[in-house]
Amino acid sequence: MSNLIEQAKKTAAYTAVDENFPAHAKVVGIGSGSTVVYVAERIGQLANKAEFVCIPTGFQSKNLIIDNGLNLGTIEQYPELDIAFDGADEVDTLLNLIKGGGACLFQEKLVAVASKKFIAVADFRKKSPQYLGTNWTQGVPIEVVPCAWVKVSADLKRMGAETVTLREGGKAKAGPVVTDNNNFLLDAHFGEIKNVSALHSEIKALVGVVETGLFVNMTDKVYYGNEDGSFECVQK
Ligand SMILES: O=C[C@H](O)[C@H](O)[C@H](O)COP(=O)(O)O
Repeated sequence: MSNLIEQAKKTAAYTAVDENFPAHAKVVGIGSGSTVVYVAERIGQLANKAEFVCIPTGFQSKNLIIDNGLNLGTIEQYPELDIAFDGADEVDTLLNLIKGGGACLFQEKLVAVASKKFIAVADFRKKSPQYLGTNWTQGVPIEVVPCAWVKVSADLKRMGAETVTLREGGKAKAGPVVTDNNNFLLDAHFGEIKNVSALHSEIKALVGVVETGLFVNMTDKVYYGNEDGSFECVQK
């Protein structure tokens, strides 16, 4: 099973790069997670890789850019990108995403909104039958300022969250996961999310919330790698 999933991720990532990488791209966003590893690998194989700069979405992504021999830039230097590729934790039928399972949502969203085109890559398990919150039930990742986590947790419960959990490091770290921006993460499960935009806005309005892992109406295309080795591209 795990080999099939890895193959599906690679198929999605390689196809997404092959079908979308702009011939004269100058600035390219590289997301985070295990699927984007294959995106960076494929981009690293391009003959013209010296001609564009890549913008990371966090620590892992920065290392992927360096390890694949790509030019590294910052979002401060290049606030307008030609294209960005990133993974997803769940995708609904309107191409809204849940992201942040790997704790990278804020910089990912910054890069996504700064890009002319945003392409998501995922394996078949990420495709929701309809609504977000169906397959990804550990909750919507929400980045919060550390001292606000208790207050925001209570606010989220009042808003109807079934569960709210402070993300902890488990065996790897006693205590909370700290993001690349030195914040904490809450995972809030709201069941099936019928109005993604409204939920995002309501959470974002809470004092202490930096960003939510709901990517609303940002994605141009999603490439899914399937179990049988084929791929599916869904676009608006
Ligand atoms: O914080 C992590 C990111 O949002 C990832 O892009 C997301 O979790 C998907 O990761 P993966 O490709 O490993 O499933």
